[in-house]
Amino acid sequence: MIQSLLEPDRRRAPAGDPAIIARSLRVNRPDGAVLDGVSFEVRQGTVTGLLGPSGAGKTTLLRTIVGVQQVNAGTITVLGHRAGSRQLRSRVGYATQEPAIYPDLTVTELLEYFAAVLGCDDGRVDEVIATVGLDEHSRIRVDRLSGGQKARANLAVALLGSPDLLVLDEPTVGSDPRLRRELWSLFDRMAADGATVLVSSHMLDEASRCGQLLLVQHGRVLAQDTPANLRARTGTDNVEEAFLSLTEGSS
Ligand SMILES: Nc1ncnc2c1ncn2[C@@H]1O[C@H](COP(=O)(O)OP(=O)(O)OP(=O)(O)O)[C@@H](O)[C@H]1O
Repeated sequence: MIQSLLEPDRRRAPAGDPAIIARSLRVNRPDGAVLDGVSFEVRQGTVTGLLGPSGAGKTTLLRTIVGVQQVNAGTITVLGHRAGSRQLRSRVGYATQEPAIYPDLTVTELLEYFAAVLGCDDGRVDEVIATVGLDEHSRIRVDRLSGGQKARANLAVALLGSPDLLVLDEPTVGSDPRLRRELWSLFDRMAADGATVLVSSHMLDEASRCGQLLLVQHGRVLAQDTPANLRARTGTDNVEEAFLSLTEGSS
């Protein structure tokens, strides 16, 4: 069972201010622009789903937000600072699509290592292990975990510092439906506590759980709205149809 994540006395900035402000972002690759004038805002205390076809630029956009992607033009501000600033290091958690975790450590050893790097309180390791539902696997080496368990160990590392902004690249891949539901509940609880959660996903049924959706295609923002408004705008019954209608309409 996934447990509550946040430290009870954790104080965050008031919900509603922008957590991310992107203006005219451009990232070039040798064969063209991967982000082509991307502008959007993500408000604090929200769960935002980043959707788009494969190759749309989602991972590139997430990389610019956490400050590891070279940007050719435009600006990106995160929690009031330039993306990648030193002040953001302990405030932004990032879980990459491919788990970036040491295979020869147990889950507990892995988290203890990163907890030491981050200077986390005693007890935080056990908390995040419970949060992602890996209690029964805490003594298993990472290279012996299933794909979904590895993804959760990766997520646990991102949660360690109780980040104000959590950036997740396809965090529910390989998780069964029960676990996916628990992870989405966790994201909702974090947002209710004032954290901001940005999640890329291919699972369009999950997208309807987000307060906001950011739809990208060919390196551009196609739409940013609530799932209900996207459905209404496109005259469709669900987010999957809305997504197909918007992406087909612009291709
Ligand atoms: N290191 C790189 N060098 C050159 N091109 C790259 C590199 N990384 C990504 N690209 C290209 O940039 C484009 C956007 O890639 P990105 O990974 O951001 O897409 P994505 O929307 O996350 O895709 P997916 O949903 O398949 O993960 C793609 O055309 C991809 O081939």
